[in-house]
Parts: sequence; C-alpha cells; structure tokens
Amino acid sequence: MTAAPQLVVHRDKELMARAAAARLITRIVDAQSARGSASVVLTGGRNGNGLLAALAASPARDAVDWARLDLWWGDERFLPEGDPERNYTQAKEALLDAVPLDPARVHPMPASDGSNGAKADAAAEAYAAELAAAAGPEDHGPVPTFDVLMLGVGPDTHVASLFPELPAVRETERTVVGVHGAPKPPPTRVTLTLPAIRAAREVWLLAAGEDKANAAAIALSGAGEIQAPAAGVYGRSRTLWLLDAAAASQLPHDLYPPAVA
Ligand SMILES: O=C(O)[C@H](O)[C@@H](O)[C@H](O)[C@H](O)COP(=O)(O)O
Repeated sequence: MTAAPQLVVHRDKELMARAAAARLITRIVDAQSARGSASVVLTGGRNGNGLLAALAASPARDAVDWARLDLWWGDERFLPEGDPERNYTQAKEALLDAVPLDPARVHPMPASDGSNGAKADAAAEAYAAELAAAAGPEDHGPVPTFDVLMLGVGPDTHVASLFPELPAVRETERTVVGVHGAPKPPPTRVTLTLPAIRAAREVWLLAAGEDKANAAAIALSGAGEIQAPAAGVYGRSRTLWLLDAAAASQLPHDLYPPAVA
C-alpha cells in the first residue's frame, strides 16, 4: 500500500513553477551526491514546460551536474522530428538547449518519421526496449528507477497520455504503449503506462490553473484510476501534488494543506 499523496499549494502558477523548479534542482543534486547520477522523467504541457523554463532561469540551475543526468519522457505526441508540438521540441526550447547535458543520456520518445515508421505501437516497443536496457538488477522491473517522474494533470484527470477509459490506462504489463484517438490533440501518442510510472521513487503531479480544480478534486477524492488516471499514479517513496491556489480551490477542506507562499 502506498502512502497518501502529499500536497503543496502555491499562491499562483508562476510561483508554483519556480518553487517546483527549485525543488527539482534539490532532488537532482541530492541524487547525484548519493548515487553519482540522477534520472528524471519530463512531462509535456504548459505546467511541465513552465517548470523547465523556471529551472533554466533559476540562479541555482548549475548546481546540477547536467552531464550526469538521465532524461526520459512520460509521453510524446507522435509527430515528425522537430515538430513544434512535440514535447521534446518544447523541452529543448524551454531548458535542454541551455544546459550542457550528455546527449547519450537524453532519451526522447521516437518521432513519427523515425526508424519505427509511422507506427506508434512500434515506437512504444522501441522505447520500452530502451528503458529495459537502462534498467539494472537493483531496479524494480524493466525500467530504471527514476528519481523524479513529473506528470502534468489534464482537466479530464489524464496524466502523460493515459486518458480516462482508454486502453492505455488499463495496461498492466507493458511499460510503454501507443495511444490512438486521444481526446487531446494530436490523437496519436506514445506513453508510459501505470506500471512504469509506479517504478519511480517520486511521482510529482503538476496542476496549476482554475481549469485543473475539478480534476484535482476528483483525483484526490478516491476516484478509480480508469475513470481518473491521475488517481492511479504513485511513487515508491513519495507522491506529491504541486498545485496553485486556483487548482486547489475545489479540494475538500480536510485535504487542503496549510498554504505556503
Ligand atoms: O502531451 C501532453 O500534452 C502532456 O504530456 C499532457 O499529459 C499534459 O501534461 C497535460 O495535458 C497537462 O497539460 P497543461 O499543463 O498544458 O494543462
């Protein structure tokens, strides 16, 4: 049984992004000090990219040893390489092009014009193989033990590209699957599954803005994971919701934590 999710509520979207970026820097530095490297899973979307931009602008940014950081993605829009709508493209613009990462340690999900052909299911199998190759005997299954796995939360409670009631959220064996007919464009995507997400040490859910208030309240009030995928994600040692006051506005009062700045 996993511990209950922890909640932190910040004044507004901008402060939440800056505070989450500072939190991520600290977690990466701690992991690198303890194990010599760190492993982080990025998320797409406005909140995810806002955090990356805040990280790029952080005065503490270069406390991170960027050459000893492994970056993975929780999901990807299945589009051609360089498409401005790809999560990888947006992450590069927000942060990756500004820091001295080791390219061999940056693992974008395949593009639709890559070697897997225009088949999202084949791209998913390739990424699952890449994850398995990076896993070691100390890891929990065919994925590396990510230090932090971040997930933006959709207004319908989707996380990554796990949408309510669609097949991907029901997957219990494979670590990566193709998604077809996603309600959030583009319709074709590649996504980690719940088993892969749950291998992470810490799972952070990012929810800022009034449009996330209903999703946060549903996910945190005992909804099932098929109907509310954000309710089904948890880390091995920590599950953390990072919200702003607007996204927390519909939470039951007993869940609403003491406000921070
Ligand atoms: O490919 C994507 O779109 C994301 O991975 C998706 O899961 C996103 O994180 C949520 O939809 C929240 O997006 P916003 O932060 O823009 O609301």
